[in-house]
This record gives sequence, structure tokens and C-alpha cells, in this order.
Amino acid sequence: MTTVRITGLGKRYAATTALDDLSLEIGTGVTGLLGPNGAGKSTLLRCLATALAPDTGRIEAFGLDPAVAIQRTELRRRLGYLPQNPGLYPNFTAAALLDYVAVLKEIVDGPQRRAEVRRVLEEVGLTDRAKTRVRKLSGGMRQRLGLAQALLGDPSLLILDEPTVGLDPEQRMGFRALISRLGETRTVLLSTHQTEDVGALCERVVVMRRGSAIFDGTPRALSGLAQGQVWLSTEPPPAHQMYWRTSDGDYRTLGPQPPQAEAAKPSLEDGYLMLLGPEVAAAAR
Ligand SMILES: Nc1ncnc2c1ncn2[C@@H]1O[C@H](COP(=O)(O)OP(=O)(O)OP(=O)(O)O)[C@@H](O)[C@H]1O
Repeated sequence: MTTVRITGLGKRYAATTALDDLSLEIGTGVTGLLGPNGAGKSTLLRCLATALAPDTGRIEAFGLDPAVAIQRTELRRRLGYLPQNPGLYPNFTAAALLDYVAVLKEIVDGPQRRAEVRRVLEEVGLTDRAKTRVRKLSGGMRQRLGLAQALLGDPSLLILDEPTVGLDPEQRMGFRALISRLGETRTVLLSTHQTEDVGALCERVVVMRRGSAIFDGTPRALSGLAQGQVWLSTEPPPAHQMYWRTSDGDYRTLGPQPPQAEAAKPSLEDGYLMLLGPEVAAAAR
């Protein structure tokens, strides 16, 4: 079911076009945003979180238009946002910070607020750090606290800007399980640079480049873009080809078949790199 409709969204910062006539419909479940640095992912998430007003175009979420003040307030009640740099007050304890945000989220009843703070701490596995000051938490713990504040009030729309950044592999697994579960009944839009996150988490992936969506489909369809174009060999391919060394010491090549190379099953990363090929190759030079 479509819950968010974005139509012709545009945003410029001086001479930079961050969003270029972007249209997108998002529904219940987890949708992943992939794209190179500067593609406009954070700008899109900020606009959706009502933290930034677009220059042109329209957003409609749960039938609410954030350009209209009263509807914007109602939408804010229904969304949780994890920004790229959440700026958590360093001298607050984890629990005090969540209590503070819970007040801002209009959870005014004391016992209800304390129960909600306990619930979100539990969700992100930080119960034993409730009394630790933010400045003493590790980067991964701060990231989990950032997610916890987004979960306060059980929002229907979760907007998560690079939620798995700074997490170790075990925490990443835990986060993926939590986000997948949240996506069963909510609309979750997240940005990431990790193609594995998208494969593990998202029913749908949107690839952005220079403010536009250049791919919109399932993770399987994104992998499929590299079908018949992925090769493994023990010897390096010709230098002009796009290739890299794998952890097994083999060479993985994208594009035409190099000499003595065998066909390999495409991964999501292969599909993504095929899509962005010329740009990635140019950046590597
Ligand atoms: N506050 C700002 N002032 C000026 N330019 C900005 C500002 N925020 C973003 N930009 C520019 O807008 C473009 C899109 O940036 P944005 O942060 O949305 O991209 P992104 O896809 O999230 O990138 P990343 O993956 O590096 O986080 C970039 O060229 C960026 O330099």
C-alpha cells in the first residue's frame, strides 16, 4: 500500500542541484536508497522528515502535505527520523536523552514515558547502558541510541539515514533483524552505502544519482542488471576493464568476458556497479 507519494521534488543549494524533479511512491515495508556520495539521498530524507523544505514539487505522506503547517505537525507526530549526524547531547545519559526526546514527541504522561524509554532501550539492546552518558558510549552504541530516539512513540514512518554506519558485524545483524521486523507493519525508508544491507533488508531498492532515481525495483532485479557480465579468473583481466581482487585472491571482472575467465552469479553490488559503471570507473582513476 502506498503511504508516501513524492512528485517532482527539486532542491538546490546555491549552484548545486541536490534533487532534480524526483518522483517516487513508497509503501509499507523497507525501501533502501543507494547512491554515490552527493547523490541526494540525505536531502530527500530531510525533506521527507520535514526538516528541510523542497524548492519545488510535493510530498504527501499518509494523506498529509508537509507544506501546510497544520498537516506538517500531524506528520511529525507520525514519523521517526535518524539523521546522519544525530547530535545527541553528550552530557545526557542515554535514558535522560530519550526521556527528553519523548517529551518533545508529546508523550507527556510520566509513567507512560518511562515505559516507552525502557521499551526502545530494550529494542536496540542498550538497557544496560541506560545510565551511561552519551559521551562515554561507543560510536556503535550512539548509533543505536539514535535509532532508539527515532522509535519513540512507535511512528508509522521511519526515516533512517545510514542506520548501520559504525556498527560491528554482530550489531549490524541485530539492527537488520530489528529494521526488518519494523518494516512488517510500517513504512521504512533508509539510505546506506552497504549493498549487503539492501540485500538483507529491503524489498525494494531505489538507486539515486545526481538527484534523480535511476533504478527502482527489487534487489534481485538490481543484481540482474549484471547477468552475464560477471567473471572470475585467477589472472588479472586487461587493465581497462572494471575488476577487483576478491577475498579468495581471484579477480572479479564486470563487462565483457576476459580470457580464461568463468561466469559468476551476479551479486547486488555487481548490479549496482554495472548501473553506475562509467561514474565508478571515472572516480577510481
Ligand atoms: N547544506 C548544504 N549546503 C550546500 N550544499 C549541500 C548541503 N547539503 C548537501 N549539499 C550538496 O547537495 C548534494 C547532495 O547531498 P546529499 O547529502 O543529499 O547527498 P547524499 O546522497 O546523502 O551523499 P552521502 O552519501 O555522501 O551522504 C551534494 O552535492 C552536497 O554537496
